[in-house]
Amino acid sequence: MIPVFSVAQVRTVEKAEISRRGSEELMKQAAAAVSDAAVQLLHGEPGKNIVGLIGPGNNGGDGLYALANLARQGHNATAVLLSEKSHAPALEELRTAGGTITTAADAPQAASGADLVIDAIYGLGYRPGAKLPTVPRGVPVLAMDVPSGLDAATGAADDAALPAVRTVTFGALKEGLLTGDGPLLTGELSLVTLDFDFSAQSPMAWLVDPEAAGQLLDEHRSWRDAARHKYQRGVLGLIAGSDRYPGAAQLTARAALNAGVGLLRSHMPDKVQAYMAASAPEAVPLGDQEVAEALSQSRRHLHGRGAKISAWAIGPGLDPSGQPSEVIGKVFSSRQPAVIDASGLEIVPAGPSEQPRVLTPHAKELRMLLRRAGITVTAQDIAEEPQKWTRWAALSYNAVVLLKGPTNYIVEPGGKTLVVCHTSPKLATAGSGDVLTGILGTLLSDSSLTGVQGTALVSNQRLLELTACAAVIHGEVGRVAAEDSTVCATRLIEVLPRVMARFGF
Ligand SMILES: NC(=O)C1=CN([C@@H]2O[C@H](COP(=O)(O)OP(=O)(O)OC[C@H]3O[C@@H](n4cnc5c(N)ncnc54)[C@H](O)[C@@H]3O)[C@@H](O)[C@H]2O)[C@@H](O)CC1
Repeated sequence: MIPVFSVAQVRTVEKAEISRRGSEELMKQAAAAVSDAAVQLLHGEPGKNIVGLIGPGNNGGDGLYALANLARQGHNATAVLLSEKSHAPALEELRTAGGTITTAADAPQAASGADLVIDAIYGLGYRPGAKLPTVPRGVPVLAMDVPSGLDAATGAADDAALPAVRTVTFGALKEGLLTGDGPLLTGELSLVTLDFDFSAQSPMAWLVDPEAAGQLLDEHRSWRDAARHKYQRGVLGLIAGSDRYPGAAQLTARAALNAGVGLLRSHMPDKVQAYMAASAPEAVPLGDQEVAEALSQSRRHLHGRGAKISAWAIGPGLDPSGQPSEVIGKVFSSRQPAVIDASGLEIVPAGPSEQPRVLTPHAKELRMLLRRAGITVTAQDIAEEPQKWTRWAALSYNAVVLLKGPTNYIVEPGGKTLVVCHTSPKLATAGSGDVLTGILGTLLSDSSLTGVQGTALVSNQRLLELTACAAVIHGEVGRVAAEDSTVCATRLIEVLPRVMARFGF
């Protein structure tokens, strides 16, 4: 997991590092990382036309040093100075290295012939409202530290901001790269820490990327898992579906099955159960009486050996009218882990709860959850401070809450926050959330991953981590599915087994 800091925290550490090591050395290290990234983007091919758009501050200085490196390696490196001010020692270095130096008037012509544009106009010091040059469609942009036009503190971007295919950021991940417009503009994001010492700063959040998700999952696996039978592997109880929404239950069920759940038990109206027999024949129906028995047994065995159900997935396609049925009410007051989504969010009780639970709202559902807990917020409030309002929901429901969107915020009541940006815009399609519920339900049903046996409760920390892993897997499924086709939930489910295998399932 990679820590995320505010711009103010980065500035504090940067100041200390500059006084310790000098700004020129830091700039050259930053520049070296970017010239390496440029070579990689150009597949190591020689003699390429590389144009740097250079701003007035240190970001521009970084860009000039990167161009000088590339000129020395034999590329045609051109700096377009967009301001009268530029970093003199770096400009001199570029001249000596044989680079070309031009001014703003030449920008359109230079950029149109470029194989790669390096965006070194503005970084951390950007104030909204600058006039920014345009880069011709199809020319890849490599951003230094922060894409120009993006506010690294808030994640808000100007319309003229420069979308990058890759951003190499320095020192630490800044909040604004991961929130609001940030993930849409950065492209592939990589961090060069420059060995900055952040030990005196508490991160605002932690980014979970595919590598971190893989590590988290591996930490909890044991070689003994290979010998488990289906009940030990995990039994997911799915409470979903209604005459009005029969499809969502099938999508969650098929996602759980394709995610590799040990056994799926389905509690749903008869008509929906009949569809289930056709679309997910592996699922075993679960009646009211059996739910009561499973809950009674769970007083002795919550998970693993001896448990009839090891986790619950509640909500996809449930009839949203009115109160929870008696049986759902009993599950909500049990101590077994649950993921609660969609219509389940309209009936989950607010207030203290013994059940280790994950709520998975999108922004509109988060507003509804907060309203049910007596907190009124606007859509704008949530857009501006997603982490804060997700935390309020986590506190109000004593649950881990995953706010879904281009940036996924996962917050536990104590405030620890994980962020997942590994996603695809094509995931914004009906039924995609039902697939996530199936994946997360499967992870929660696996006692190896939850790390508990007998009657111990799953910790919020573990719930938080598994939720982030499910969000990463879901994002990866979206990316793989979107590679060569449009995306619908059924397509996601088709791709899921391959992606689960990549994560060691
Ligand atoms: N954070 C770090 O640890 C490091 C930072 N370095 C670089 O330093 C950068 C920060 O440098 P600076 O503080 O000089 O900031 P920037 O280089 O981002 O920009 C500051 C300059 O841009 C001008 N400016 C900002 N918004 C404007 C607008 N809307 N219209 C017109 N002019 C505008 C300012 O007046 C100032 O001259 C980082 O982004 C990074 O690239 C690196 O050199 C190495 C290490």
